[in-house]
Amino acid sequence: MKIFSAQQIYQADKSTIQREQITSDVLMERAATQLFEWLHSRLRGTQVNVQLFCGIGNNGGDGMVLARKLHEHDYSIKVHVVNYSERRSEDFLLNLERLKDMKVWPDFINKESDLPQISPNDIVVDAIFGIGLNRAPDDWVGNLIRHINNSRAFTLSVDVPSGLPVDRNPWNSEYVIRASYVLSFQLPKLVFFLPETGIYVNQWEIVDIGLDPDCIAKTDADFELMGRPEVLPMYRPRLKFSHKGTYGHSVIIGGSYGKIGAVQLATNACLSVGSGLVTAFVPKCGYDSLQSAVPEVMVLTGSREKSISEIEIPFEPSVVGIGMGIGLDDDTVSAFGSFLKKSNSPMVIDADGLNILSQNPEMLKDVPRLSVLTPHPKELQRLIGEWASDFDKLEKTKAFASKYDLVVVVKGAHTITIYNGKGYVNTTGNPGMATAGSGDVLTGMITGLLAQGYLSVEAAIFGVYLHGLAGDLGASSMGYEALKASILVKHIGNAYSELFRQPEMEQKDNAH
Ligand SMILES: NC(=O)C1=CN([C@@H]2O[C@H](COP(=O)(O)OP(=O)(O)OC[C@H]3O[C@@H](n4cnc5c(N)ncnc54)[C@H](OP(=O)(O)O)[C@@H]3O)[C@@H](O)[C@H]2O)[C@H](O)CC1
Ligand SMILES: [K+]
Repeated sequence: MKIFSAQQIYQADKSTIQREQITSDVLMERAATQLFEWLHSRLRGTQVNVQLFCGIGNNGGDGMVLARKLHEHDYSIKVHVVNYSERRSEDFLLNLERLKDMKVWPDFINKESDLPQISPNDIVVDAIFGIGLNRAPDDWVGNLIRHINNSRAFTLSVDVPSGLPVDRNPWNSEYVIRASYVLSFQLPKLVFFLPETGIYVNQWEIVDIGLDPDCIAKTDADFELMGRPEVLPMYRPRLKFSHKGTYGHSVIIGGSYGKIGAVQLATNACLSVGSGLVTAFVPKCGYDSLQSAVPEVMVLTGSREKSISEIEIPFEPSVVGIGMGIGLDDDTVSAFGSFLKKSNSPMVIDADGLNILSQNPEMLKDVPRLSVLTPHPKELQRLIGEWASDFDKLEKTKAFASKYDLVVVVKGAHTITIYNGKGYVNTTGNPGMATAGSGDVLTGMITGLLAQGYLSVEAAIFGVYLHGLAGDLGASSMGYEALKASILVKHIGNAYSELFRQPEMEQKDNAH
């Protein structure tokens, strides 16, 4: 699913109105009807107090329509107009009148007003600001937002949590609604997925308001949310008349004394994701343990006992995954550097491989184009330098990836794969995966996918998705805390099966 900027959403809005020859209030009615249906299907007439806080723009207009519909269905409502500007939108005014016609009288909250009482048992509808927010809320509006947050009432935000801009970090983190649930119109917003701004959104769901599909299809988005429908078509089916050579020979290079487990995890994952053959290249100390732990893997060793000091692969690998547990010894660094110089096809670089690049940026020009780099936040920072915000981080990563023609996998709760100026936001995974070796498994998986002929960007996106799915399946049986990297490997096969699960078993709604 595409992720649009506010401007692109306004454009889709306009194009829908033109194409369907409707007025904008019809679209507002349609949008708010969806909000009502959502709430009504859950409340089913329960007598709970619904307090609606509505701004004076179209987000507030949505709130007005919702209030009318709730009133029509005999819900107990209280409507507050947060009167932060005289520039009221036409559709807000129209729906304010329609509400008054039904003898519902909102109270107007101004700078001087007392804060309304909100009980923890109330439901708050937050329709103060939508995607039109373009500056910091005034202090009195911010205080109201803080008051709503402190009420502990269930807070349903319309489109976005009020106070959260969609293209930057908030001016004041206290002045943002902490939404229990966000019903977002048509397309998800990037802020839902970034660590600094995702904290304002507990759960979110898309409501389809029928924005012009052609307009959406032909608009280029900078970011895309990668769910099952986006990932499934990337799958490359295995052929009946194939053999292990068809699926590539991966080489995993890494390990040092005390860190051979990283290679074990990566090779295991590489095999489980479907690489035809897998060879590990490790220092001598890794030989015995690898041979016994992963019998399917062939093992090559360097000349040293505890670390890698030269890299010689006596055949042409389909793909190399390098860096896990490799360490930063001087000889390892120069072996890594000369290996890069003689490599021409895309490889996967992780962990200390990335740290070597950060410490020796002149090596970056030797990284084969279309290689996949898989940094966690600290490694990314060493590679691209400090960033001012998550948005800045993504821009800097895009510039870095384009400069060297690389795919960069920005790991996090929602891992974002960056390639060619675009970001692909992953939807699988859970906090249980923040555990030792999880990254080694991912590197092995992406390597194994490249070996099978996936394009670099697809191997990264597909690998990240499958890795997260394996984690979700692992967590569903054993919880977050006990999840460990070797369990992820065990679930790779199940993750493939889950990917092909029949649609009738799919969740009814789109809740996340
Ligand atoms: N997605 C769709 O197609 C539809 C969306 N709908 C809803 O519309 C809102 C967006 O509505 P909009 O009127 O553009 O903007 P807001 O309601 O978010 O804000 C209203 C105006 O407030 C001003 N503003 C911005 N920041 C501040 C601030 N900090 N303090 C005071 N005022 C502020 C700004 O106007 P200015 O002229 O003063 O700059 C905003 O325009 C969207 O989120 C949906 O909820 C439709 O209802 C259905 C279709
Ligand atoms: K809102």
